Amino acid sequence: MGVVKHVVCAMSGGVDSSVAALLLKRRGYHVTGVFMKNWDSLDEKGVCTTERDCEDAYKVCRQLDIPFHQVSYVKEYWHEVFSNLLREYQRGRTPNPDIICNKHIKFKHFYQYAINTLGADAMATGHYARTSLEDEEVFHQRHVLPPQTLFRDRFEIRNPVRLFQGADLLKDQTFFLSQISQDALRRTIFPLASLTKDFVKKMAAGAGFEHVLKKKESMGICFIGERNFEEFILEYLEPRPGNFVSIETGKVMGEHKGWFTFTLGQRARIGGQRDAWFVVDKDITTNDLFVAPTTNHPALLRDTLRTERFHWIAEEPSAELIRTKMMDCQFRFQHQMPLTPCTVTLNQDGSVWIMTAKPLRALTPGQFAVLYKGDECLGSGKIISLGPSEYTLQQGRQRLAGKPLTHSSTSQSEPLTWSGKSQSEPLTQTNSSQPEPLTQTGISQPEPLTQTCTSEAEPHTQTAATKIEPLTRTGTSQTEPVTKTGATQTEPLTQRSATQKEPSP
Ligand SMILES: Nc1ncnc2c1ncn2[C@@H]1O[C@H](COP(=O)(O)OP(=O)(O)OP(=O)(O)O)[C@@H](O)[C@H]1O
Repeated sequence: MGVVKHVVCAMSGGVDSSVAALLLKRRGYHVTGVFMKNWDSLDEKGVCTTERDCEDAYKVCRQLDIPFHQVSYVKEYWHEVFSNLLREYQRGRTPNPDIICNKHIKFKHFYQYAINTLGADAMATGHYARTSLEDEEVFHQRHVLPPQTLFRDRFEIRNPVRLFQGADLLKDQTFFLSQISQDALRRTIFPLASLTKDFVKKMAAGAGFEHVLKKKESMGICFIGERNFEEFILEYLEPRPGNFVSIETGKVMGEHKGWFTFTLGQRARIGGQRDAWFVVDKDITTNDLFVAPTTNHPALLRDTLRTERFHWIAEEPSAELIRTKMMDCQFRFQHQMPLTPCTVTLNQDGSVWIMTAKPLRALTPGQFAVLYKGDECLGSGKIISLGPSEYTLQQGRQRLAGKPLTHSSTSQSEPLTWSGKSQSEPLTQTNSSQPEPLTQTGISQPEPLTQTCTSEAEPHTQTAATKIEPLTRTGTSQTEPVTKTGATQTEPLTQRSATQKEPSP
């Protein structure tokens, strides 16, 4: 008989990861359950949900008779996820912290902790997703250094591991996994890949995990949880009050407390206005929020966007894109939104243009454009600029036809797009580089990454950076993932009270 393989299962105290651990145990692996603590504060009702979740995860491990550890990534979460979120808001974007958290915390720090510190053969999570590897193949992976060039060597011998949607399409979480590294994916098992949520709940009931079944589905931002988001974020960002301005008439419709928490397409409650208005654009230099009177206003409809350097999960970039310069696939920018057919063009710097088959409502900078081919998730790129809206195009056509223009295009309130240029300018002028289809020469000449990553690589101003850095975080010993001594299966969890004392952000 071969050596029993060791799998570290990330356990949140929820039903999915509890059943994932159960399945791994049944498959005969040596399983260790690990709870991650990434945020330490009380929720709005003064309850420390992290403590309760950790307690629940510990209880499941006891029921399964497997070792349990707790690890703290509070500091890493603050620096690599939350600071990024605040910076994105300050740029007028709407970030997706859950995707960033998977990339940096679960599938980087946690992954390294599982493999290097605990010496596991693989890690596992309760995500509804699937890879192209069978469990056994996961254990046979050798560590190969990631490529240093912009695009991976196409003659690389090892087969890339692919990420596929889980069997339960309603629960599929590949959207949130679209930024994770090939190395982490190679060593990851998703035990729930072929199961539906209903079935998972039945298994949990059968295993006696009543305490996790009673819990509500986790909502809100990964690890930060449910709370009044506007109030919460304004504890960290200085409010920037300004006006609501009608995109059609340029008229000031009312005032707002700050544009950070407004996202495109969101309904704006404007004091004194009985009808609903919807946010269609922001001008972060004047603090104006542009609003339109209907939910599907043409100012919200767009069919073109550009991303930052695209993260390809298996092939970098996809072989079809290299061969044909363009690729047809499917696109979504929100979890669970229906997939829309699109055409992708690759730029020399690794970013992509995406053109959707039909205009979509509220494409939003800061969100991730996630691409699919059939049930394979190809990867994602952060949206950094948008093409013109239908409304802008209508205005342009009127201009060309010599028809009188509506108020907004003649008034001085011409809105600025996210890229800081006039909205009525054609797409090719709002971005520094035009869509450049990738040429063969472009592929074989690896470019240094420093030239390619545009906005994310740009550090934010010192003032902003210092503002969001809380003093309380320094001096804590949280850099090192700590395996709580008291958190092993045999000992009580009392040691966790040490981390509880850590100051909240
Ligand atoms: N605090 C945590 N500690 C350890 N692992 C975690 C933690 N939070 C999430 N995970 C891992 O990430 C997976 C996905 O988490 P997420 O909260 O997005 O989904 P979920 O469907 O609510 O999962 P669960 O039912 O296990 O809580 C979990 O199944 C678990 O493996």
